[in-house]
Amino acid sequence: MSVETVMAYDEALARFEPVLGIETHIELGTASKMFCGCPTGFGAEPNTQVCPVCLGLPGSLPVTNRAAIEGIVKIGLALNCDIVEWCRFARKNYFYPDMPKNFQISQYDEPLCVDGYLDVDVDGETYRVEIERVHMEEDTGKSLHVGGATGRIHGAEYSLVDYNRAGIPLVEIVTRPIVATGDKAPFVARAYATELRELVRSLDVSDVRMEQGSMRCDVNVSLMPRGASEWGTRTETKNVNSLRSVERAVRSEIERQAGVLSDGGRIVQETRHFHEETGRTTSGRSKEEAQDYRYFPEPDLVPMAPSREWVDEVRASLPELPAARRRRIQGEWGLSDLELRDVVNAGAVDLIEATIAHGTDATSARKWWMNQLSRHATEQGVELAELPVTPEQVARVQAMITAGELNDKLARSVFEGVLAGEGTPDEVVAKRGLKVVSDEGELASVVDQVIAENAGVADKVRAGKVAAAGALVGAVMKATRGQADAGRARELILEKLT
Ligand SMILES: Nc1ncnc2c1ncn2[C@@H]1O[C@H](COP(=O)(O)OP(=O)(O)OP(=O)(O)O)[C@@H](O)[C@H]1O
Ligand SMILES: [Mg+2]
Ligand SMILES: [Mg+2]
Repeated sequence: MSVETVMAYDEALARFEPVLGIETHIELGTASKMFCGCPTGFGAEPNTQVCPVCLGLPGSLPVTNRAAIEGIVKIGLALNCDIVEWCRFARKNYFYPDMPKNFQISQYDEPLCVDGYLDVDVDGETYRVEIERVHMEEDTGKSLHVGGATGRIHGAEYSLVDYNRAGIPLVEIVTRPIVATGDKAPFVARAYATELRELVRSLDVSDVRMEQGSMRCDVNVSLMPRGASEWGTRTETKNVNSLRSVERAVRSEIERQAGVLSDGGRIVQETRHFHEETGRTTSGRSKEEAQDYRYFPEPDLVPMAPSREWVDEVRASLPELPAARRRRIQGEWGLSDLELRDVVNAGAVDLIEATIAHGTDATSARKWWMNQLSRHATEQGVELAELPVTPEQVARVQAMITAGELNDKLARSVFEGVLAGEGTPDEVVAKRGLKVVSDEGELASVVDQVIAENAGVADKVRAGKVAAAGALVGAVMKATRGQADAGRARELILEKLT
């Protein structure tokens, strides 16, 4: 294999304009497969979720899964697509061991959803990614290559095939070429994948887990010299199974293709594989002689003709979509763009919203989730939602603060206890003996004691230097291990000295 020179990113972008295209496969979370009744659960014993239909045994007949069609129509509508009035499935013929039937039921020139778009934000700018098509197909099985030299997939000693995944409903979402992104191309690609994942997740039709393969992106990239009008040849990078990898794959292909082109080489239309460890892509299968899939209309299935009434019903059933929801909470919670982005990136929106639903004001709810709890989640390397604390508990702690039973410092201690598994907020308060000392008699005697012990400071306050009272409040807080009501302590001190 010849060594390719890679051009530095900035130089590559100064000389070439990138064009992107993203194909995304999403496995729908239906209970049964696309054309048979087999279950779809992830992680079952290999080849235990199969039947004659998904194994393609002679004489078996597929039947379309209605829930899957509803799922894809939801995705299409959420992406602002038109839902066609009539379309068919098509057979895509090719031979690969992970495909038991030797053909895949897909859609070819008659996709179910067409002409949509998804707006994405990068650094405060909005890019409209146009969607060419959203079509329905079925997933393939999975090959496991065993033995042989490391890294030599096809040099393996033998391969095992698991057909549990074969026939799971798969939606393919294809963008039109994305142009004019300039040096933002990798970020636009990532923002698109992120937004698409959020969108599909909000529809509750897939768990869209990239690490488990229920969402997979193929990233197409080509370069053309700046000022040119004709697009270059694209490569298609597979295996991109995290949002970060989408960004890195685009960047890496821009750097590699720029290097090849500047050396007088040409880009070969091929699939490439992305490697997490190196952040680079390597050559896969050439697509120069476009593979002949011998597509033809699937003879064993009736065409799909979704009625307009049904499509309208599905449209009416759509939940609030992520972009609209972000706009709404930004207004309701009074957030700046930056604060909104932080809340979204922290995965805190649902948690804050649920906390508010339990009676907490937006500012306090956001404060707890975004400060102490976010820090703790980061330290533990877990998602915020995975912490052993519920929105209801956060609301309870805030209610105790509002009632004057806790101050912020004590509340932090309550959360520490809850996170450490010491029980509910009320249990932690009881066990740790946490409560604001607001009993007037008790507080007054502490104040007297502090004044006696700090006669010099007390004299200054008596002489009119009110600012000096802060030191006395501090002493009161120290004497009560942070449990005094600081505001009331200050009032008492000033009453006694002035
Ligand atoms: N010159 C180009 N540079 C970058 N992207 C391109 C270019 N031309 C087309 N694309 C994009 O590449 C993607 C091609 O996906 P599409 O599913 O249409 O075809 P495919 O990859 O050949 O087929 P398959 O689904 O079998 O992989 C689309 O997102 C398209 O917008
Ligand atoms: Mg495709
Ligand atoms: Mg493709």
